[in-house]
Amino acid sequence: MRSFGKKLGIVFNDGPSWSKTRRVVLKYLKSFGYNSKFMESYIAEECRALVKLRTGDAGQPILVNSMFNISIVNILWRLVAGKRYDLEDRKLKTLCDLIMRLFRAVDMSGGILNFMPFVRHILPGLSGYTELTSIHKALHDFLRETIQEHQQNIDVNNPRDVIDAFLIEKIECKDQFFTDEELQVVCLDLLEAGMETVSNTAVFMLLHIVCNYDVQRKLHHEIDDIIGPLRPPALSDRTSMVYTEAVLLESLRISSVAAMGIPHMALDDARLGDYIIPKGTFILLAMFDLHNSPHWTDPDVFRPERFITKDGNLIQDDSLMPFGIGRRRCIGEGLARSELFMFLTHILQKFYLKIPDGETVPSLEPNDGLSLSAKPFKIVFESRNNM
Ligand code: HEM
Repeated sequence: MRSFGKKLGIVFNDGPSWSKTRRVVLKYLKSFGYNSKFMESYIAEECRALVKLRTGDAGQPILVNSMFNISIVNILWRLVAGKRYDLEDRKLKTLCDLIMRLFRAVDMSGGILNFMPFVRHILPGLSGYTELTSIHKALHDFLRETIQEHQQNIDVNNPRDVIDAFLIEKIECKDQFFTDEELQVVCLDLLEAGMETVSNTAVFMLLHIVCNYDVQRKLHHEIDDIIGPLRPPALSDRTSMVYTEAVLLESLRISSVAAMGIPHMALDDARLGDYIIPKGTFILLAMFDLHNSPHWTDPDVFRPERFITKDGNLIQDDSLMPFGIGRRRCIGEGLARSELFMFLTHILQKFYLKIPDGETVPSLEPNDGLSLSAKPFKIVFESRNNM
């Protein structure tokens, strides 16, 4: 439905076509700065813009659920489409809202449409088919326009971004793999997989911090100690900031936004303990359950200290796998971890986070969907007067 009736892109693909697309996309992302100093500078620029925006409305209650969306798209889009949007850009806001709606409309099982596709002919509205089709049409229109803009002023000797690199490969090597449809679905995969997941995790992180005064106090303390009030936070600070890193791990664990990972399929009959899993079985990962199981002793409590040893070192617990495991592991892990660290440190360096006066403590219960999200809530960003 989202890929022209074909197996294209990375996320919902398999076999040789998946492995080639994944390899090519990673190669292009790296050649345009993925996981390099360039990427850090793009993230830092977005953090500065976000802090400026919050400084402008400091002291007022702000609905935070979509506050990271455009910043996150901007960072990814610099590599993919060589473009950045203003944080108040209406067109991009609408696009981000569409992705959020899409992520609420179904869960990772694909819902009724996945198991009884014929229902779309009988109950197109009630089954969600109409909604899903119209959202995908709008997303594809945006991507088609972006790709066409690239085609109009491409310089084959100077690729500017992933889209250019893909188009040049299509022109030069005449490989049937490099079609416009393939490129469009790759862009859709990156946009969908890369925005909601990071955004929702960042929002859950703020939620737990605003609800846990002690966590916030310790974060401020570490930021003041290692970075100070004026120097912009940098990714190189991560190694010295054990408590902040533990807050990130605890946020990834407790929120587990990719609650069921991405659907897998048994390529052959397989045995798992006493069970036979027949070839072709559709398999989801119980990631949320794994991260909220008794293994963690008090899984409902937001306690970053669980990731810190008595000697003050970070614990890498193998039961924490928010980005999946194995050959289909998330390709955005490095970017996501860097974004979360930079958002957190930039914001807390400058602000106290408070629940608005007269409002009750926000709900920690997630909304279901393709990725889990927090219920709407507001935060007051109060300046620490250290700018
Ligand atoms: C906190 C943020 C993120 C979380 C929790 C997350 C989680 C995941 C998980 C659980 C999977 C499935 C792994 C598996 O099936 O074993 C996945 C796959 C994927 N993620 Fe992420 N992700 C995040 C951010 C990103 C970002 C920023 C990007 C964009 C660059 C991205 C792109 C992808 C892609 C393309 C796949 C499919 C990989 C494949 O099938 O080969 N993700 N992610």
